[in-house]
Amino acid sequence: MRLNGEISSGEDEEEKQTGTTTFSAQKVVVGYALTSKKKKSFLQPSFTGLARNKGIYFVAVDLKKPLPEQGPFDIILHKLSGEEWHEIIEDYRQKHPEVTVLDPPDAIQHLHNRQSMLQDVVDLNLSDCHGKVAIPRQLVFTKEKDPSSIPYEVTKAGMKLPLVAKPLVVDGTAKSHELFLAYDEFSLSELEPPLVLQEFVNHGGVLFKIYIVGETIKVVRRFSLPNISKRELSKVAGVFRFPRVSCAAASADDADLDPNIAEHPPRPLLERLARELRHRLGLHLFNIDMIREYGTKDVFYVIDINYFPGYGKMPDYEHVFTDFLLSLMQSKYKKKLTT
Ligand SMILES: Nc1ncnc2c1ncn2[C@@H]1O[C@H](COP(=O)(O)OP(=O)(O)OP(=O)(O)O)[C@@H](O)[C@H]1O
Ligand SMILES: O=P(O)(O)O[C@H]1[C@H](O)[C@H](O)[C@H](OP(=O)(O)O)[C@@H](OP(=O)(O)O)[C@@H]1O
Ligand SMILES: [Mg+2]
Ligand SMILES: [Mg+2]
Repeated sequence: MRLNGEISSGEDEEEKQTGTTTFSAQKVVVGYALTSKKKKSFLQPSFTGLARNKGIYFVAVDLKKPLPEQGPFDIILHKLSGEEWHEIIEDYRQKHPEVTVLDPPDAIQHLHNRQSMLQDVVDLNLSDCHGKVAIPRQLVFTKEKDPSSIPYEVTKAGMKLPLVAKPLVVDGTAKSHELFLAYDEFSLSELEPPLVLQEFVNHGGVLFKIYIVGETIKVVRRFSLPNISKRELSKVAGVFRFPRVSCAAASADDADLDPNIAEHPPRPLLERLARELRHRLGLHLFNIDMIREYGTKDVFYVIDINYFPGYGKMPDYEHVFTDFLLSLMQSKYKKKLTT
């Protein structure tokens, strides 16, 4: 927020009444460093227009120019891969504590590996919170691993078939979203490490995408892979690549489904889970893919966590984000008053 006319904008000035604090807000400048695909899906005119009406302006970061020479920014939103950007934004964050960088690159990096991304869920204890949240059993195979040893390792670990094979690293490439279903352990030697093998959990073909934007939680339902029966498992062998399921086109929000499968996870459970993960991961912007074990009411598994996901498909994202950005400025302003 540009206070005291750092950016002159007399006519944009408006009074905001929030709780007991009244503050004068002028322009909020949000720098963004996003891929062109992300820019298109996130910075939709419906969002930027609403934001502008509230004094929020989006400015593209010019990657060809030094970041400290740009701005001034109040907030920076970013999702770019590569070590070079990581270093630039980390250095900037340390030298410019007055700018809210969403989010710290090291915290984002934690989600770029399918083993570390789920570690914080394992450490949680939500047992008294209307349900149980776990992760499927999984085994990691690094790139040094000889693929021919995978069947033995899987059997030794007592992993239950079928298994989902996922690339270990998630780096925004299509390849990192190439997933396989393995029906027998011998065929696993066809796969190329580095990868994670995760037990497939029957969940009635419905997945919950839980979007987090600061303290706001929005849940949508998506179609997913159907249950795999013991009979099917005994008849099929091999590893099969499966297409990108549970994408936005697979919305199950309006489908007429069995309520035992489709009922959203309990709100108190989601609130605890989101709050804990926000703190433990040190992130404001992410989503969680969660499934309910088929035949249970309250046994859930987190199978994936994504940084800065496709918010453009989240219901009411324009208002949620506008309010979130303003709330960041408000807390910064309150903090400034008390220091
Ligand atoms: N352990 C599992 N048990 C059952 N189904 C699973 C499991 N893991 C993944 N799936 C199915 O595969 C889909 C893709 O898996 P996952 O979300 O891990 O991949 P992703 O490439 O990271 O996806 P995203 O596009 O959300 O980043 C899920 O939406 C779900 O339908
Ligand atoms: O179903 P969601 O919204 O989780 O799918 C996301 C996907 O997980 C990735 O986060 C994509 O973002 P990038 O990694 O930046 O490509 C999203 O694409 P977007 O262009 O719509 O933001 C997917 O929607
Ligand atoms: Mg997913
Ligand atoms: Mg993912």
